[in-house]
Formats: sequence, structure tokens, C-alpha cells
Amino acid sequence: MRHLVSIKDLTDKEFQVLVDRAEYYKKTFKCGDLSAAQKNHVKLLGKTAALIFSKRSTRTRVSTEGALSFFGAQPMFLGKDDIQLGVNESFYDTTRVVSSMVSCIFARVNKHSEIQELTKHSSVPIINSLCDMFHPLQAICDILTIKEHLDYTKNKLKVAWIGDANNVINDMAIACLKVGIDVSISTPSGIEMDPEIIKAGQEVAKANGSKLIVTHSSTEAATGANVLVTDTFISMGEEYARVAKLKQFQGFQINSELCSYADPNYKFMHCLPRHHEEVTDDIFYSDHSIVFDEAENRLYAAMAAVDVFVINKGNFSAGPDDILN
Ligand SMILES: NC(=O)OP(=O)(O)O
Repeated sequence: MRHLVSIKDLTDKEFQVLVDRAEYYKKTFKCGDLSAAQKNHVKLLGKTAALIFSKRSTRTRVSTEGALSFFGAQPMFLGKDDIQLGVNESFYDTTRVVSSMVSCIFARVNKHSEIQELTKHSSVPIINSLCDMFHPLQAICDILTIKEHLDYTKNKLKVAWIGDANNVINDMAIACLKVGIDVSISTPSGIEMDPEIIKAGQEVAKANGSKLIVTHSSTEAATGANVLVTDTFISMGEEYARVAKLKQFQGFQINSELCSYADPNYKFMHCLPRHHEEVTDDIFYSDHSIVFDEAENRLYAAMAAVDVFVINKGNFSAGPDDILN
């Protein structure tokens, strides 16, 4: 059994399998072939899956429930007010009990240590559905989206992150570097990337012929970039620091001025939900923006994760016969 905690725990090949699998299930899902749907629907028929979400979610919840339903499993959404966890029951007891009854647990938590705790005591695969350090499902989806729009297998690309040092870029940077995409991360002065992520990123870059640059200059990061990416400046739970953070992020809004530094055919990405301080409407709703394709691809990333970690129990060499042969 394997858990999905972070992209950095995967080999380059394993990560590529997840992206390929997401692409495969997108084709299968959209082809409208009833026999393909029936074949997939029996893979987890009669099983259940728990979504233990202690934070709110639109994309992760909808995509995960959709993916599980596609494979025939019944998803059970367990929000923070629905179960005894954290109020009346310990993490350990909850994990033992829930994992004894379901095929897998998708967990959205606050601290990374909570994901680690879950993986220690669960008898079924844990899929990290966001913690304060990582967001692996988002990274699988993001690489699929970049592949579809700019095909990194044929073109040398540069992705520029303009924003916070957060869970999304931690996994996205490693994911890009694994597939040979150069990454330039810009964060405001005083907001630093985790040194462990930089170290891991540099090792991945060296092995894959990609480059990792970390800077406090948004224009330096944006220069020549094929993809500009940002995320919320104020993460869930940081609302108390809103005024101070907005001051710190001056010069980091993605607007037409900053985009003028990028490649003329640049794409704009954002994992959503979006706020106006991060990106102006003229960019967010422009032809450069691929944010809604990106959001849709969350469904296929979730399908890939269910296929590899739940149906095939972490065996990356197993999978649908038609893509293995
Ligand atoms: N991108 C993302 O994880 O969205 P949600 O918080 O809505 O799930």
C-alpha cells in the first residue's frame, strides 16, 4: 500500500504515470462510450471512501467525489462538524475506526503532521487533499494542463510563480522540474520558500535537465515565462494578517504590466479560488487564461490518484489494460 502525501515522495517515473493516467481517464470520461464507463464503474463497486475535510473546498471535494463515483465507490464527506474528530475523539482512534470501514481516505487538514499521523495509523491509502505543506492533486492537474496547452514534451518551458511560499508551489515546483520544465519562484521579501523544498527541487532539477530559480523580484521571474502562476495571497486561516500581507505583496499582482515581461504566448494559471488582489480581470478572463481548463482537470487528477493508489494499491505498473499493452 502507498499513500499520496507529496509529489516529492514519488519517483520521476511514478509522477509521469499519474499525469498519463489523468490524461487517459480524461479521454475515457469524455468519449461517451457506455461500455468504458461500465468497465470502470465496477472497479470499486460496493466500496466506500471517506473524505475527512477539516477545511472548506469546492474543486477538491467535487473532483474527488466525482472520481470515486466514476469507479463505483460511494464517497462519504465528513466535514469538521460531522464527526467526533478533534472534539470528542482522538486522531488515532478516528483513523483506526474510519480506515477499518472504507477503501481509502482523502484528507484535507491544517498541519502536515496530521497527514503524517493519518498515514501512520490508517489501514487504507491516504490521499493528501491539501495540508499546509503540500497539494499533490493540484500538481498532477497542473502538469496535465500545461501539457495540453504548451506540450512540455516538445517545448522547453519556463513556469513563473508570482506569489506566496505555500503548499501549492511546493508541489508544483517539484512536479514541473520532474518533467523538465524550468521554474522561477518569486515571493515578496520576507516570505521565503522552505529550504527543504529548494534542496529537493535542486536535486530534481539536476536529474532532469531543468532549472530552479528563487527570487524576490516578480519581474525577474516573469521575464520570458511561458506560464505565469499565482494563488491566494492570504491562505485559509491567515485572514487575521490580511492588511499586512497585502502591503507585503505590492508588485506581485498579475496585471498587464507584469504580463508584458512574459513570452507573448504566455498562459495564466491559478488553482482557484481567485481574489482580485492576485490578478486583474483583464488577465483572469483573457485568452491567455487557462484557469477553467485547469479546474476541470482536477477531476482527472483525482481519477488518476484513485486508480493508482486505491484500485491498484500503489502498484504504478498496474493499470487499465488498454494503456499498459
Ligand atoms: N484548488 C483547490 O484546491 O480548490 P478548493 O480549495 O476549492 O478545493
